[in-house]
Amino acid sequence: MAQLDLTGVAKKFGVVDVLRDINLNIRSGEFVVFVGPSGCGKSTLLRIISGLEEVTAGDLHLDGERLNDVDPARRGTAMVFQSYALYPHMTAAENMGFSLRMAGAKKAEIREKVAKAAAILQLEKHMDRRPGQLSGGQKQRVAIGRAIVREPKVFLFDEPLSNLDAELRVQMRAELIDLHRRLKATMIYVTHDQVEAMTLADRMVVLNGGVIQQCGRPLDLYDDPDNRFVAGFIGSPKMNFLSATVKEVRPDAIVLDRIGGSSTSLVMPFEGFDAAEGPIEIGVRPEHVRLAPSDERRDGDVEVDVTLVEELGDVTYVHATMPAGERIIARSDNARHRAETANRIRLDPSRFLLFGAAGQRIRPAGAA
Ligand SMILES: Nc1ncnc2c1ncn2[C@@H]1O[C@H](COP(=O)(O)OP(=O)(O)OP(=O)(O)O)[C@@H](O)[C@H]1O
Repeated sequence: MAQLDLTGVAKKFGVVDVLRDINLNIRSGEFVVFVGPSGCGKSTLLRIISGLEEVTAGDLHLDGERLNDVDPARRGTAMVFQSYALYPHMTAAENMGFSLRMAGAKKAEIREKVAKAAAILQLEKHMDRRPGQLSGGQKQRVAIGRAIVREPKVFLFDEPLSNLDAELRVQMRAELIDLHRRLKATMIYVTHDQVEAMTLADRMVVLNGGVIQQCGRPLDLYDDPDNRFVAGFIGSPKMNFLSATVKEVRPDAIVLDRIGGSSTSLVMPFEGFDAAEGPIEIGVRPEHVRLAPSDERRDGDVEVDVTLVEELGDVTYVHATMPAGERIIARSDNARHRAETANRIRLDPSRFLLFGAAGQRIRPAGAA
C-alpha cells in the first residue's frame, strides 16, 4: 500500500505563491505524471512530497500517516533526478548500494538487493564501472537502481529523461512503463513534455501558475479538457483556437457566425446553450480540420492562404491563415498530391469545443 494524499498544499517563496491549494489523492500503484510549462511549480510539488521542501500550508499523508514533519530519509520515498546525481568515484554497484550502506544494512543484503535491481534494469555487465565509463542511459538506469534498492513506497522522478537523446528517451519510456508494471509501485513523474506525460501516465496532473488545471486520464484530458489552457497544452500540433460569435441559439444547437473572422456560419450540435455566455472561442483539433476537395463546395468551407505544408510521410499538416488572419492547422492523411494546391478547409462543427472569455470550457447542458 502506498496511498498519498495532498490536502490544501501551498508553497510560497518569499511573497511569491508558487503552489496554491493543491488537493490530490494518488492511489496505491498509480503512475501519476505532473506536467506543465517551465516554472509552473511541478518540481517544487515533487520536492515537497520528498521532503526536500517544506509546505507553507496544507498536509501530506502517506497511508494515513502525516508526512509534514517526517525526515526525508524516513518518508518511504526515493527520488530520481534529471542530473543522475551519482558519485563519480564509486562504481555503479557502490552507487546503487550506498543508501543501504548508510542505513547500516548488512553486506550480503546490499549485494542481494543491488544484484536484483541490476537484473531488472539489465545493468549486470556494467556494475563495476564508474559513472564516467557509462552512457547517459546507463547512468540514468543506475540512478533508478539506486531508488529501487531502497524499496520505497513512492518513486519520485524529476524529469529523469531530459538529458537523453530523442531515441533513447523513447526506449527509456518503454522501460519505465515495464518497470512500473513489474514493481507495481506508486510512481510520480515530473515532465514538461506532454507527449512523455501522455505515454507514461495512468493519470496526468496538469499544472499552470501553481494551480492544478485538470487531473485525469490522458485521453480524457485530450478529448474533454476543462479549460483553454489544458486544451492548448495537450496535443501536438496544438489545438486550433478560432474566434466566433453565436448568431442563434436553438434548443439542441447553436448557429456560429464569423468563425475565425470569416463570413462562414455553421450549425453546431449543442444542447442548452446559455445566451449569457458572452464572446466565445472555438477549439478544434487539427485532425478535425480537413482540406476541402477541389471539385466539391459545401457551406462552411473556408478559403484560406496556405503558409506551410509539413509532409511527414504518414500524415501531412497544412498551416494556413483564415481570411481575417487567424491561423489554423489542418491534418490530412493522404494529401501528398493535393496539399500545395489546397486553398479551402472544411471544419467539422460536431468536433468543436467551446471556451468562454476567461478560458473556461462551455459544455452542453447535462455534460459532466
Ligand atoms: N528556492 C527557491 N527560491 C525562490 N523561488 C524558487 C525556488 N525554487 C523554485 N522557485 C520558483 O518557483 C517557481 C516554480 O519552480 P519549479 O522548479 O517548481 O517549476 P517547474 O514547473 O518544475 O519548472 P521547470 O520545468 O523549469 O523545472 C519558479 O518560478 C521558480 O523560479
